[in-house]
Amino acid sequence: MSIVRIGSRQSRLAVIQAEIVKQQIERAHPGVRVEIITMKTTGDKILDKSLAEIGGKGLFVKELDKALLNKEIDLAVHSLKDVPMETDERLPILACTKREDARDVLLLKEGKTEEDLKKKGAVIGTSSRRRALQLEKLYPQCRFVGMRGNVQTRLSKLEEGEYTATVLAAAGLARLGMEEIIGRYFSVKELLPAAGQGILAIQGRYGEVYPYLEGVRDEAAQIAGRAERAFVKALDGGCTSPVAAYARIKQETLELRGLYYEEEQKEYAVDVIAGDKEQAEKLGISLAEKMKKEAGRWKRS
Ligand SMILES: NCc1[nH]cc(CCC(=O)O)c1CC(=O)O
Repeated sequence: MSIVRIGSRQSRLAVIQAEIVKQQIERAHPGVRVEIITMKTTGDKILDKSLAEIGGKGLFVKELDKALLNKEIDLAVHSLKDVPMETDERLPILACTKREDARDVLLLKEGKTEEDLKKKGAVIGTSSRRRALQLEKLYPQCRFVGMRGNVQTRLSKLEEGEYTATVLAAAGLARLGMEEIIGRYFSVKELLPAAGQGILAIQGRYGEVYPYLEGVRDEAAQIAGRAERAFVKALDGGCTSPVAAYARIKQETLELRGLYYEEEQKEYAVDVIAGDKEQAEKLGISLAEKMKKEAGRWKRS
């Protein structure tokens, strides 16, 4: 019996995500036992500052990276959307899990309805510029106020604070078994998700063999994630600028939808590209380049 140690953040959602991977490994490989080791990350500890102020999304993975390098854990499980575009070469993403619902959803404060978002004074709590930018068009009367923390924290803030609603990823709520609190789903056309949303990334050490990941890997999710991340990376790494991307695979074709925000014009555009799924990365880069070129034309006109 071999034992595999998976490192995870401490939040309930992170632990459930690690358990999803644990179950998949144990089901496919009866001779393997998986243990989950949780860690508090800097991103979880500091909640009163924006992520940009304290050093970006990487703060959710830094502690786990260290544990992997020190061989305290064998794998780390992350939401792919939280994995920075620039990853440590020594710690590659080894596999992606089958994608959960990629959409964003609306959560209303008790007693509120979507109609309330169309009234003056309505407040949506979100620290995501990607979400706020797109939601402004759906709910022009709303004000946007920052809201950080894990899913549970945000739900408490929604009930206690001056918010009318907040927006979260469907995937997280589905994994927590909390779908019944969802007010409504936004289609990807209404609100384009973050690159990698709904996909779990399994990270490990370069050069090691991981035979127990066979049967866990999902090819479609891996390809979609690759296209979406290539798009974001080709734009600017997605550090502070809002970007969004969602890829869908049908047979051999990959269709990638991307959102690009132009900081000077303060305008964004959404565009689509389709092509061979084997060219996932190239499609991501092509869409980014096309959109940058087109944004250049907005300035001149
Ligand atoms: N930034 C936090 C985060 N990272 C991943 C998810 C949801 C799960 C996923 O996308 O796989 C969430 C919560 C949210 O944005 O609502």
